[in-house]
Formats: sequence, C-alpha cells, structure tokens
Amino acid sequence: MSVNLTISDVRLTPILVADPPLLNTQGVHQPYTPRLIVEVVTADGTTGVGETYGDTKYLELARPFARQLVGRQVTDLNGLFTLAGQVAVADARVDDQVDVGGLRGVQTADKLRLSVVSGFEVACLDALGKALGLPVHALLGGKVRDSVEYSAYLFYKHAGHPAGVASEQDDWGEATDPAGIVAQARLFNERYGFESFKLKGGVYPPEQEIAAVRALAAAFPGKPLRLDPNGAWSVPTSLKVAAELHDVLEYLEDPALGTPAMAEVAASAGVPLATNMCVTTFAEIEEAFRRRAVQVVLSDHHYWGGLRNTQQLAAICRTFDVGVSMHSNTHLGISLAAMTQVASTVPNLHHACDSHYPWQSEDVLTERLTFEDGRVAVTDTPGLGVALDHDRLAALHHRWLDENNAALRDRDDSAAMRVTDPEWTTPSMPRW
Ligand SMILES: O=C([O-])C(=O)C[C@H](O)[C@@H](O)C(=O)[O-]
Ligand SMILES: [Mg+2]
Repeated sequence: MSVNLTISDVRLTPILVADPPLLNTQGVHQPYTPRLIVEVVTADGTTGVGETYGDTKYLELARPFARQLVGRQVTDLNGLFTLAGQVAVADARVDDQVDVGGLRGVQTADKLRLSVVSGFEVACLDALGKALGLPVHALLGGKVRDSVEYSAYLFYKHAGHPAGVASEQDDWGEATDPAGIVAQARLFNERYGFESFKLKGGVYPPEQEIAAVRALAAAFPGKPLRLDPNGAWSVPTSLKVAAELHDVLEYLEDPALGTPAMAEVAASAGVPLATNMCVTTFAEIEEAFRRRAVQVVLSDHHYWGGLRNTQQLAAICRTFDVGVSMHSNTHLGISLAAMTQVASTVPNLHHACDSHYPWQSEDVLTERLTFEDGRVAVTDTPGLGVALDHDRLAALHHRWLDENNAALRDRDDSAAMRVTDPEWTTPSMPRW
C-alpha cells in the first residue's frame, strides 16, 4: 500500500479542562484550565494528535505556524524547528521571570516557540506511526522498558472551588495539613498503586511542609519522597529544610530560584536537587551543570520542544552524569501517552515521572490511560495508541468558546486565589 504523508489539513482546538483547586506558591488552580489539541491530517486520511499549553500566548503562535504546515511532509520533523523560528513572538510575551501560573522557569521567545512545536511534533509522530503501523517509541529508536513509573503528585487543596463559581466537583477532599496529605497519598496508592510521592510545597511555612513530609515518611516507610516549593525559599531556608529531611528525601525540587541560589544550596544540602525551573532550555544547561547546581533535570517535552529534544536532553544529562526524569503540568491523555512513549526510550531515566493526569477527571480520548502499580504500560499500538473522542473535544471547546469563561483562557493561579482572598498578590520570592 502506498502512503501519502503530505499534510493536507491542520486543526487546532483550544479547550478548557476541569481542574481541582490545587494550591501552589502563586495561588490556586482555576476551575478550568486551557489546553490546545492539535490534529495533523495527511493526504491519505491519517490523523495524528498532539497536545500542548493552550493560553493565548501559545495560540497566537500556533495559528500562523499551523498555516505553514499544509503541503509539508509529516516526516519533516527537523523542518518544524526552522519554520517555528520564522514565527514572530511579540516582545511583551518574553519575560525572564517565572511564568505566572505555570511555574516553568523563564519565558524566552524560543521557549514559547518550542512549547508550540512540541504539540505539532507529537501529532506528526502519531500520524507517521499510524501510517507505517509503528508505535511512536519505534520511531524514536525503540523502547528500553515495557512500562513507565509515575509518582503520586500530592497537592495541598481545598475541598472545592469557591461557592458560586462554575466548576466540577472532585472526590479527593480537602488537604491542608499533614493528615490530609497522608490521606491523599493513601488514595493515590489505593487508586493507582503509586509508590513514590511528590508534595507540591511553597504553600505553607516550611515547618508545616516538613511535618507533612515526615508524616508521609512514617506512613510509607522507605518510599521515595520529594518536596517541591517552586523556588519559594531562600538559601538558608532551603538548607534548613534539607538538614531536617535529608534522610527521607529522594530529592528536593527547586527549593530556591535560579542557578546561583540552587548551586549554593546544592553545595551543602546533602540531598540531590532536581529542577524544572532553572534548567528549562538548552541555553541554561552549561552554567547549571558547571556549577553543579542540579543533580536531576525534570524534562517536560512541551517546553523542551518535543520528544526528540527530550531524548537529546537525556543524552546531555547522561554525558554529565546528571539524572533525568519528567515534569508535568495539568495535561490530558494525549500528553501522558507522549510522555510514556518517550520515557520508554530513555535508558538513563531512573526516577518516577511526574503526572497531573489523576487530577484530570475529563479527557478528550475515547479511552483513558490507566496506571497499574503506579505505571503506564508502553503500548505497541501504532502511533501514540490513543483515539480522539470528537464529541468530548467539541464539548470542551464549547466551554472555551463560552464568553463567561473568557477570563480562564489564560491560566492565572493568582487571579483564581483572589476570588476568595481579594488582597492576594503573587508572592515575591523568596517567600520564606
Ligand atoms: O513541578 C512543578 O514545578 C510543577 O508541576 C509546576 C506546576 O505548575 C504545579 O505547581 C501546579 O500544577 O500547580
Ligand atoms: Mg517542580
């Protein structure tokens, strides 16, 4: 059978997905969060799917980029980066501060472009895999494991979104103290079999978060634990927390903001440091590795520019004897499938990956991905091995189109916090 891999159509569907009231150092998650679903259609009728961030700053790059793709080959993955370089990024979008609501490090023009390219790269790989009858991992050189381990991503959270605010109910309950966090961890373990636990910190004063990690260590003796305050602590505070928790932490994630502060902490913390904030672009690697500021880089294929760039990052980490694992932000099943496919090909991935997926009650797939014993099986089904549910996609797009939800099209955790606390402003760092 002959295949025609020329791209004949590209469909972009921004959606709003239900998100529980999860707390982080900047505020609280909105009731609905934006994502962008990318469909790439080839001349012979094969459709590949991808997913990435859906805020306006990404949509305004994705639209002109999509128009240029028609007529190109889905095999031309390198060409995606050349094309993206030609898409203009408004100066106002570039910021070397931490991305508000995203907590994903600097926001350079290139990083914005790469965050868009990743959705298209995944869609092209999915289409190519389907056309050739091969799973994505085969296109990436082949899997080295049959399942990928994920960790339970624990959050302090409210029981529900504020009364009177349109939202979906969740069944996780409230978690605002050590007992609540342990109860949440038990649910993660019972429902999905997770055996490794990460607590999103930077929400309460460090003593309270130390107590929560101690409670987790008592409830799950010997299990890998992580604490991630998203850079909310000073160097002395980071060192104090490290001294108190070094015996139970697998790693401490982004205790302080920026490579110089991380290097200072790393020099005497006695516990490895991980990051998805100070090394988020290739340009940041050299200084961070030279200064031994981080021991584990948490890749995120969305902002590193896709699955092949994630493999390149892993190879660089291996060369410098730095560990690698995966960061996540609110995402759906397409991204979990993409993360699982690439993670299966990375030989030096020795830590459970992060995933927000258990927090997402909604998806755009006909069948949700499942965790067994905290792992997602690596499928050999062609492409990503997932199918779009077009009715669900249309419903979530309809929510995005609804003018009552217009303010939610750009994720803003500080604004969501101000609904209940009008005095709230994004805290200046270090917070403690
Ligand atoms: O590991 C991380 O830093 C994250 O997952 C960043 C996210 O924005 C997380 O803080 C969240 O979802 O609130
Ligand atoms: Mg982090």
